[in-house]
Amino acid sequence: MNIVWYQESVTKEERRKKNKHHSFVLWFTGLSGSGKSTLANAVAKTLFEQNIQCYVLDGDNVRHGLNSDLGFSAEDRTENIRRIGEVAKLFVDSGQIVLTAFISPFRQDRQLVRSKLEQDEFIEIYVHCPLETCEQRDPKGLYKKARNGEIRDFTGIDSPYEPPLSPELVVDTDQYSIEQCVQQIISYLKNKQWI
Ligand SMILES: Nc1ncnc2c1ncn2[C@@H]1O[C@H](COP(=O)(O)OS(=O)(=O)O)[C@@H](OP(=O)(O)O)[C@H]1O
Ligand SMILES: Nc1ncnc2c1ncn2[C@@H]1O[C@H](COP(=O)(O)OP(=O)(O)O)[C@@H](O)[C@H]1O
Repeated sequence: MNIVWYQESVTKEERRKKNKHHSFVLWFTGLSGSGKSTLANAVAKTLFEQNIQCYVLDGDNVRHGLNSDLGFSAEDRTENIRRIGEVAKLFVDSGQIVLTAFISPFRQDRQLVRSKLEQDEFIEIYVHCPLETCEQRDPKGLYKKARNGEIRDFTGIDSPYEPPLSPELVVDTDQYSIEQCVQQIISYLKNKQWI
C-alpha cells in the first residue's frame, strides 16, 4: 500500500546494449552434490574471462545472510526460492547474467520464478546425477548425517526432489566431466547468440 514502482533512468535494454550481451538467469537445480555450485562457478569464470557481467548466487552463501531466518521445511524452501527469484530478477534488470545454485526441489517454486521473468530470461538447467553418485561424492558429509538421522528433511532421503519436466538444458554430471558440462552450457548460450 502507498508504494509506487519507480521507473529507473537507465533501462534494462540500455544496460544490455552497453554490456554487449543479453541478461538472464541460469537456474541450476538438482540434488545436493549433483554439481550445481561447481558448474555455476566454472561457467561464471568462463563468462568473466570473456568480459561478461555475471554473478553467482549460491545456496550456502545466501542462507548465511539474506535467508538466514529460513530452514528446510517445505514452506521455508518455498520462501527461500521466492526471495532468490526476486533477487535474480534485479540482477537481470541490472543487465547481468546471474547464475543460481539452489536445490529448488519444487516445480511450482521454480515455475513461480520463471513466471516473474520475461521470455528468454529464465534458463532452467537440470543438473542430473543419480542419488547414489551424489551420496558417494558427499562433499560435505551431509548424506552420511542424513542417513544417521542427524539431519532431518534432507533432499533425496526424507524430503522430495521434483525433477524439471521441460528444462532448457539437462547436464549429466555422472556421465560427463565438469569441462564437458561447462562447454555444453556455453555452446547453448552462443547458439542463442546471447553471449
Ligand atoms: N535438510 C537439508 N536438505 C538439503 N540441503 C541441506 C539440508 N540441510 C542443509 N543443507 C545444505 O543446504 C544446501 C541447500 O540449500 P538450498 O537453499 O539450495 O535448498 S533449497 O533450494 O531451499 O531446497 C545444500 O547445499 P548443496 O549441497 O550445495 O545443494 C546443503 O549443503
Ligand atoms: N561432471 C561434474 N560436474 C560437477 N561436479 C562434479 C562432476 N564430477 C564430479 N563432480 C564433483 O561433485 C561435487 C559436486 O559438489 P557441488 O558442486 O557442491 O554440488 P551441489 O552444489 O549440487 O551440492 C564436487 O566435489 C565436484 O568436484
